[in-house]
Amino acid sequence: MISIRNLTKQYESGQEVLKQISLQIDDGDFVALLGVSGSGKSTILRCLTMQEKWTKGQLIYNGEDVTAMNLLQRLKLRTEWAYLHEKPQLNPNKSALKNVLSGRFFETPLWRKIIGKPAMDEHMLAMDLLEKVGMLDKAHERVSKLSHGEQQRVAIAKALVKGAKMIVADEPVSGLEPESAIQVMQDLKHVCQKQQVTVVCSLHQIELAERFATRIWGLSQGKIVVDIPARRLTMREKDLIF
Ligand SMILES: Nc1ncnc2c1ncn2[C@@H]1O[C@H](COP(=O)(O)OP(=O)(O)OP(=O)(O)O)[C@@H](O)[C@H]1O
Repeated sequence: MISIRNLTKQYESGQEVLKQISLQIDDGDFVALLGVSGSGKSTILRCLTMQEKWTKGQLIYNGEDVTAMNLLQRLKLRTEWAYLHEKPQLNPNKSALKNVLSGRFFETPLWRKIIGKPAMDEHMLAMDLLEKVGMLDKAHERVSKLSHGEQQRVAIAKALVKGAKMIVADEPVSGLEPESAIQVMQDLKHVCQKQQVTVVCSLHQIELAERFATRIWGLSQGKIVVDIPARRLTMREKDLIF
């Protein structure tokens, strides 16, 4: 379980983007974060993964205060979550499989890195995960030859191979055709349900949030204005967010 307590974020420019936000994420939740452009969605997600310094507040992860941890403790904890960018962060010149395996960089012994041959069990795991995101047939395809949506699905498999318990995704379906967007959302939903991975993602599309998430957060002017179990939003809730 994760608790965000009184998160306030002020950038050096003086702009207070997040104002005393308190939220809770239960294990296995699929949270969709909605808000207009510039409302602070990416800032919340970066704070949640400690990529951004908190001005005030506490992040409690399974009973431990992450905001009070030293750098080493935080680095250790960072293996528990993965961050998916709007544009998948993959090596375009390597195959989908090699990209997924690179997610195990820190667990792979140096000699294996040098000879470039993964252990059999790691290979099987990566192939298994590629199958789960419907990319098994493209495992040996170079990433540069994959579509944006396919790359995002490879990025999900890479997040899982490192054993992430939470995937935080910043607009993972931005710029995708509706069909690809649905596939990526289905993959995230699938890993959330079958792999017990918690998912938090920002979205612009209300209908995707309503269809795939278990919880919806709405952000407006630095505050959470909606925090509900996922369902169709009322006109009032939409007005509050947008
Ligand atoms: N590093 C930064 N330094 C100063 N201000 C920033 C920084 N990053 C973001 N901001 C400001 O914080 C506000 C929120 O930005 P953020 O990127 O979190 O919004 P967003 O809701 O994710 O937007 P979008 O939907 O367009 O991606 C914006 O006004 C932005 O200009």
